[in-house]
Amino acid sequence: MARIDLEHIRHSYLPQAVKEEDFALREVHHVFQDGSAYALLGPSGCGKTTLLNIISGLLTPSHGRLLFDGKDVTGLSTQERNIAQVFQFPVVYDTMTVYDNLAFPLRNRGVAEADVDRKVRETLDMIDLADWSKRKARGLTADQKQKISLGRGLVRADVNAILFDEPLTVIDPHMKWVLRSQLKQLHRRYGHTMVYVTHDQTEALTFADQVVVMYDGQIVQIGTPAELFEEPRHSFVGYFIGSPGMNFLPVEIEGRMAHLGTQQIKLPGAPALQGGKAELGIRPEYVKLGREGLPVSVTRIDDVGRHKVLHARLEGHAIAAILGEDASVPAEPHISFEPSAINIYADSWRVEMEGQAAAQSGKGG
Ligand SMILES: Nc1ncnc2c1ncn2[C@@H]1O[C@H](COP(=O)(O)OP(=O)(O)OP(=O)(O)O)[C@@H](O)[C@H]1O
Repeated sequence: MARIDLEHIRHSYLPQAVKEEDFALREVHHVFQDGSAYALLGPSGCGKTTLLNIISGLLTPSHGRLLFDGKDVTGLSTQERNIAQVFQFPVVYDTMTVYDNLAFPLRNRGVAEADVDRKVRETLDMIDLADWSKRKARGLTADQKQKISLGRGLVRADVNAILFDEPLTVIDPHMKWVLRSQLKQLHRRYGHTMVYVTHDQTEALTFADQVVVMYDGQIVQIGTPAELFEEPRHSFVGYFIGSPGMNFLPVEIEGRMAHLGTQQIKLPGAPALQGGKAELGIRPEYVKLGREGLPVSVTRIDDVGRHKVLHARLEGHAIAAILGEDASVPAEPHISFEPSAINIYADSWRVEMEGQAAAQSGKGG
């Protein structure tokens, strides 16, 4: 297992990159701690696979260095980095049995046969293929073959890291859930450094200790699911995490007051801003509907099972609120915001508010 340092990594697929837009990865400078499970989450094209391939050694970055436990591995091959990888589609030896497919990476490294047997049997149980161990991989379903690929990634205990690139895409929904829970258990048991690429927020939030949100070639936040929910550092995180995502309203700030058209919203602190223009971010979970507060016109109510989502217009801007199952809309609907859940953004980045810490400590109490 290893700590992974990404030092000022930039990557362009173009031979002569000049402009910022020429870079698939603009600047990644972060540390992945030894033994933690990270999910790289973001929309298609944001650079997740590029970053994963740089960590695995399939790709050499145009700029920057990669360290494993302080040792520079930027110029080393995948094999020399000693990592295991699981890809989106199965990579198995069709002519070998399921058992031998799992034993292969261990025998390759000269592991004693008794240890090979113990590890292979343990892994077969985990991926639920013990009954298939003597079968040739050829002829198995795509689902089963992908489980073998997962097993091969997990069978070795001595790797520096295990990298997963959307590994559950071909797995059916129920099995997806089972395998994700098993991966998490395995992580708790063996403490491997794991990096897991996905564009599915449920997958990222349930698998990882730390979710790495990527947007437009950058890491915009690394945090626990709760941190991403409560205090998105970048407006993209607010928008991308949650269902529906965070509401954003253009405001003019004056001290502790945000002006939205003709309305005023009191803030939990004074934002540290240059100039007055900003965006107020509030999650639909913290927007309350009632008879007091800011007047809104309701456009639609969606019933989504255990709660309802209200869509309304506030000073000409769209706003969503999550309501209880039995909530009713008053004749003259108004909304109010949970003060400690208000975030302020300038140029998409969250701005600290003076005095907010005291307000935050009262949240949810
Ligand atoms: N081999 C390549 N040659 C040129 N451009 C590439 C290559 N691979 C990726 N790109 C570009 O780099 C950017 C980042 O791609 P990358 O595959 O890393 O994103 P991603 O977040 O993994 O997306 P997806 O979820 O669709 O796989 C995209 O604009 C993509 O078109």
